Amino acid sequence: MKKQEDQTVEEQEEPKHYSRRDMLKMSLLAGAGVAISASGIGAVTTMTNVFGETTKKSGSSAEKESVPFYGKHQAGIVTPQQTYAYLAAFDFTTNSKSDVIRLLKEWTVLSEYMSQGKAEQNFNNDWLPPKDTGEALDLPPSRLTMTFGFGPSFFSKKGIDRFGVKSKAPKHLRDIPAMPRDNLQEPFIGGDLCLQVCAEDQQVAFHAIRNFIKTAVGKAEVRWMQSGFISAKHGKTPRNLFGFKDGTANAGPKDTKAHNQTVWAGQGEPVWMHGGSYMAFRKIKMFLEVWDRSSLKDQEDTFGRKKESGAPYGKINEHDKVNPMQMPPDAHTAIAKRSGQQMYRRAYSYTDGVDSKTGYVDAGLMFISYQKNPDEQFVPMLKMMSKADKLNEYTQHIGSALFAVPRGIKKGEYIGQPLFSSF
Ligand SMILES: C=CC1=C(C)c2cc3[nH]c(cc4nc(cc5[nH]c(cc1n2)c(C)c5CCC(=O)O)C(CCC(=O)O)=C4C)c(C)c3C=C
Ligand SMILES: [Fe+2]
Repeated sequence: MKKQEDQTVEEQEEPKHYSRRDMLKMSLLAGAGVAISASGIGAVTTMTNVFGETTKKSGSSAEKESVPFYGKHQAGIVTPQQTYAYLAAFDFTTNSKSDVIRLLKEWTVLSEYMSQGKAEQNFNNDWLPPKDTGEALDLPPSRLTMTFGFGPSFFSKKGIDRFGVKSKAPKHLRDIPAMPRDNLQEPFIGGDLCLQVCAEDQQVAFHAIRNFIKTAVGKAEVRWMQSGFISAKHGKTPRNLFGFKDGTANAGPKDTKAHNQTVWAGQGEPVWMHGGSYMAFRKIKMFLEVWDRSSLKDQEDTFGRKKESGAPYGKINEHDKVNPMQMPPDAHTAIAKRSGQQMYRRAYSYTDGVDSKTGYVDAGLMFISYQKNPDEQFVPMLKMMSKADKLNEYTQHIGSALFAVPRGIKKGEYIGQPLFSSF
């Protein structure tokens, strides 16, 4: 008998399991008068069918604006940061390994097509919903990237190895430990799988995440999703909602030596993580009204940097060398420096309307960082910050998750494939 991972998608077919939320979605569809056969719902496309180039993207620069989906490392990590992002965490509603593999295969095909600005073949059956939702049909690829990661619960949930991958768990994957000032709020905690989608066009990014969610029905559901944005002139560091340049200390996108030291996992890790990374997520509320009433000196002391230029205290220019001794000891930058650790940050601002309890604007930072070893890099720095950072007067951590992001996907492979194969 063939081993399961060697079987084709069809051979691995198993009964589908639908969650309560799936059933609700389906009944809404049925209520809308859409005729779908039982096998039609959740029936999925395989790697070899139904996809075709139905749309010609406008603009001759479209090709230039695409970021390859396949490569040594996943796109969207050290890729120059796009303007818009969606970060979503999914929980699997199936316990079937073959369901998971089938979904990852479909997502691979979707990723490949969407990163090139192409769409699933549409409009060929008047009686079925179009495969692609359509809102990106006339839009260029917009440097769309998709980055996938697996959370601790994917490898073991309440001690159960649902997908037969526990023995392949990465070395440093565990929930970020609770910090004294945390005020974590469901649902923004953990998740079986994360998907970071970034693009220069918000509609392109939303279209992508929406189509991933649509494909997941019957197998996985969204636990939480956060959107974010940044804005800066080309080559400049974007400013966060406190008005400070944020990302100055990051290594440049082509600084391979720095990325090898800081970002890419390797030694001591299972092979599928060689060239992968760990993504740390924190949803951090920023009290804008409090901040806006604080003096310029207080604001600058908070970061140990000048607001307008971004220069570290005691220096002139943004990229001048930081000397923590020239800053207040509780300045955010001083603490980060004293930890002796580095990471690659890819944060986005968010605005979520108004907090109904306080009447204050609900806004903050979707903090995302990539590092090779969160136990050495991220967690100790977070601990130091949670104890002493002056920034804590103006912020509160309300979401938290850690994901293992596999190495890049090779052409012909599907997302996470080495996790499921026996070699
Ligand atoms: C645990 C890691 C970090 C969290 C959480 C974090 C939150 C956070 N940061 C800012 C704004 C700035 N951070 C800056 C620098 C900086 N921050 C971290 C880590 C965390 N930040 C590091 C590693 C660094 C770099 C330090 C260095 O080596 O110099 C800066 C200064 C400019 C820059 O380098 O980007 C700003 C501004 C906010 C608003 C925030 C939570 C809301
Ligand atoms: Fe920071």
